[in-house]
Amino acid sequence: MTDAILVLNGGSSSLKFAVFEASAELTLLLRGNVSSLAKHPRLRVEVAAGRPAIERSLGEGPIDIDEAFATVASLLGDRDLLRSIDRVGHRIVHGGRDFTEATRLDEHTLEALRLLEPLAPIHQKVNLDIVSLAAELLPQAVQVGCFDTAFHSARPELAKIYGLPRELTEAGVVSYGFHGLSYSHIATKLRERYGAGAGGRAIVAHLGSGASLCAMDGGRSVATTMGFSTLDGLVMSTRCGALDPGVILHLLQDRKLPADELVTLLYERSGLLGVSGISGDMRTLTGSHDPAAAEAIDLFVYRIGREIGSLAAALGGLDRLVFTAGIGENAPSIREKVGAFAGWLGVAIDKDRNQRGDEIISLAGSRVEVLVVPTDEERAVAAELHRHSRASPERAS
Ligand SMILES: Nc1ncnc2c1ncn2[C@@H]1O[C@H](COP(=O)(O)OP(=O)(O)O)[C@@H](O)[C@H]1O
Ligand SMILES: CC(=O)OP(=O)(O)O
Ligand SMILES: [Mg+2]
Repeated sequence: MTDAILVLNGGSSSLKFAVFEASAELTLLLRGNVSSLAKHPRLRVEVAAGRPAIERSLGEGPIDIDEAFATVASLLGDRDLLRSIDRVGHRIVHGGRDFTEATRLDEHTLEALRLLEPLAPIHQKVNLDIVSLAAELLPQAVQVGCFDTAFHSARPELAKIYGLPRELTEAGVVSYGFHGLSYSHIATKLRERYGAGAGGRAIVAHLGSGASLCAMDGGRSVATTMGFSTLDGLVMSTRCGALDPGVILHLLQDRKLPADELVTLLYERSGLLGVSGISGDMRTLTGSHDPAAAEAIDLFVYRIGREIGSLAAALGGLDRLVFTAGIGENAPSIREKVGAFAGWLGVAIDKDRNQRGDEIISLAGSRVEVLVVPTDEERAVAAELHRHSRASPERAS
């Protein structure tokens, strides 16, 4: 059997996995996810290598990441894939200042990455726990990390620094940006479609559980809404998004909120969940008639609309708007509302194309072309491993 690359993408509520043949085409051999770890976990396996799709319940839950990983491991065993995997690529959310390309994960690099856990509390630890589990399961395979922050590392300095004393900037208190593997995949798709110019000045809206926007010029990130941590920018499923730092001071000083409760409040009890009081899941909110659900959706859209204006300013104009990730790919009503908000920029969405979820959903006369492009973080990781192992075989292969 040919060598294969296993990609693992672990989050707070899911573990996504994919196996690719280690060739230039990166043929997909298997793909799936274990989702809703907290309640009613499910295993979903997509059609791959001629086998039918599977979807099954894993009980009432909750299950932890070890159990989710064991489910994936037994599936890989059943499909006789374990022996052929010689590299495991991990999506690691935070790479800090030092990790800006695919990097072999060993004692030394893992120790440095652990220091970043407080900057991505609902992601980084899970990501690193998965590295240990994968190393135990596949001792023969090399473990390689690919970072959400890397795609944004070449942004102009002004897009990265905060108005803080210089010593803090020098200590790394700067904007890093996230969802970079998703943006890298979209940039590849734009390059395939428009060539090296990658469609000019584009804003990509990654709207999933975590959500951010990226301003790309010629397929490169020039600005993004997430910053130092995964809290910044848009209102998300359970995260607050951009907040006046005075609110944090008030909670700490006047309300005497302990730091760990503050972390839970801002990362897990805010956003769509906090505003609606119902759910952080957009599908639930779009299906609800409760006015609080409508207000949460309106706030989600309002903040996206305002940030589109800000990123269009950073780009000096706008040629393309791209929707991606769970909400961006599957919720026409949200795309329609965002499109209407950005009408002043020359965005005009075609109702029928939008309902069908066509690749291009703008009207023929729209000054800004609007697209829906499915993201694929797992393929972005596999592509990075493949590129990197050819460029420097001693580091990533
Ligand atoms: N048809 C749909 N309508 C509205 N929202 C949807 C739909 N399908 C998926 N979503 C939303 O997409 C979000 C999850 O996106 P996803 O990119 O899978 O997130 P993550 O990878 O961060 O867990 C959830 O809020 C979910 O409700
Ligand atoms: C960085 C981040 O927020 O990731 P996710 O959307 O997968 O939660
Ligand atoms: Mg995601």
